[in-house]
Parts: sequence; C-alpha cells; structure tokens
Amino acid sequence: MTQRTRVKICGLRSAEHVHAAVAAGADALGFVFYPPSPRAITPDAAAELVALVPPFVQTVGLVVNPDPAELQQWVQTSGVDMLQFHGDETPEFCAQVCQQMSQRIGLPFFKAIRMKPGLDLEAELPQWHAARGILLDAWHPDLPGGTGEQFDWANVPERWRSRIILAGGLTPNNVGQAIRTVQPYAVDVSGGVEAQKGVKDTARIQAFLAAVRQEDNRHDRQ
Ligand SMILES: O=C(O)c1ccccc1N[C@@H]1O[C@H](COP(=O)(O)O)[C@@H](O)[C@H]1O
Repeated sequence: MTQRTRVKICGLRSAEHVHAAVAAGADALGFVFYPPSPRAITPDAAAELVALVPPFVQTVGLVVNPDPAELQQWVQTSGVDMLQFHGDETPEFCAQVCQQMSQRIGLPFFKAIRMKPGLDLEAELPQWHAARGILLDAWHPDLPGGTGEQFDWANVPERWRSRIILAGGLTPNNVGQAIRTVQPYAVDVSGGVEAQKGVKDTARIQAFLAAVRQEDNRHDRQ
C-alpha cells in the first residue's frame, strides 16, 4: 500500500476558508508574505488565522527573496510552522536564515523550483539537502509563482517523483491526472481553488480535496 497524497492549500486570507480547507482534509495551509501578490497577507492577520488551525495541520509562510531580519519578524509574528521559499534564494541562504531563527534544529523549510526551460533538475535537486522538501512550479518570465500555469509533468525525473510537492496550474479538474502521471508526495494549489484572484472558494477547495482522495482511492493510497 502506498501513502496518500498530501495537500497544501495556499494563499488563504480568511477564517472561512481556513475552516473550509481544514474540514475538507488539507494537510497544510499557506500564507503569502509577498506584498505584490493578490494573495498577500500581513503577519498580524496571518497570526489570527494560524491560531484557528488545529494540531497536525501545518502552517506555511510563503516568501520571495526575503530580507532576513524582516523574515524573522514575519515568522515570530505569524507563528507559522515552516517556510516556503519561492524566489531565487540559494540553498545556503535558506539553510542559514532558518538555522538562525530556530537555533536547535532550524526552522523547517521547503524550496520552490520553477521549471525554467533548460533547467537541469538532476544537478539542481541534490543541492537542497537542507530542505524538508522540493516544490516544482511552472516558470514565468515576470512572476515568481501563483501564475495558474502548468509545466510539462513528464519533465519530473522518475527517481524524484515520490518526494516532490507538485504545483502550478492545478485545479479540481486536472489534479487527478497530475497525481496519476507524477505520483508526487504532495500537491499544492492556489489559483485553482479561487472564485477570483486572491479570493478562495469553499466549493472549489472541497472539490480539489475530493478529486485528490478519489485518485488516491483508485490506487488504494492511504
Ligand atoms: O500565490 C501567489 O500569489 C504566489 C506569489 C509568489 C510566489 C508563489 C505564489 N504562489 C505559489 O505558486 C504555486 C502555484 O500556484 P497556482 O496554483 O498555479 O496558482 C503554489 O505553490 C503557490 O503556493
């Protein structure tokens, strides 16, 4: 028997949708600390939402090329459990700032890698040994993420697939096919569960989680 597919819902900004995502069975909830994003939230507002999250559901702060001092403040204020670096951060930067924030074991983080044409994933991935996970997202020339665009899932090397968090243009309609093709550790969605940019939709969150479970059940993943 293989493991079920974990699900992260990203870009939450209201108590209603935090409750909806938790009730639908999400494993992780993302809060976007990147001011240019339509899903951006302040650390203070995120703290109010983090306080609503029950145990065993993880809270993730999404950041893009953050200033270390500012990042420390965001983490302390919001109380998120871990970080998602979604910019051009290096492995050394991520490991160092996370270590500084939590001296004993380091704050856990995962790294988003955007699938730019020509990227050599086999060379890139081993550099991220300090990361708890790797998220793969579509590459866009002007935006760091949350684009709603898909990349070619066939480009995910076979031997990394079971450790990947798959993102980029996932929706309730295509997530089953994505899981069938890649068999990732987890999937991450933002735009695909929104009514409009920056506004989540409870019915779409439920439909996304239901589609993941349906696909998992087909293969007896629990
Ligand atoms: O959501 C955003 O606005 C965002 C901004 C900057 C970097 C990443 C962002 N979101 C992440 O992008 C991927 C894919 O999103 P989508 O499902 O295609 O909309 C996902 O990991 C979000 O966490």
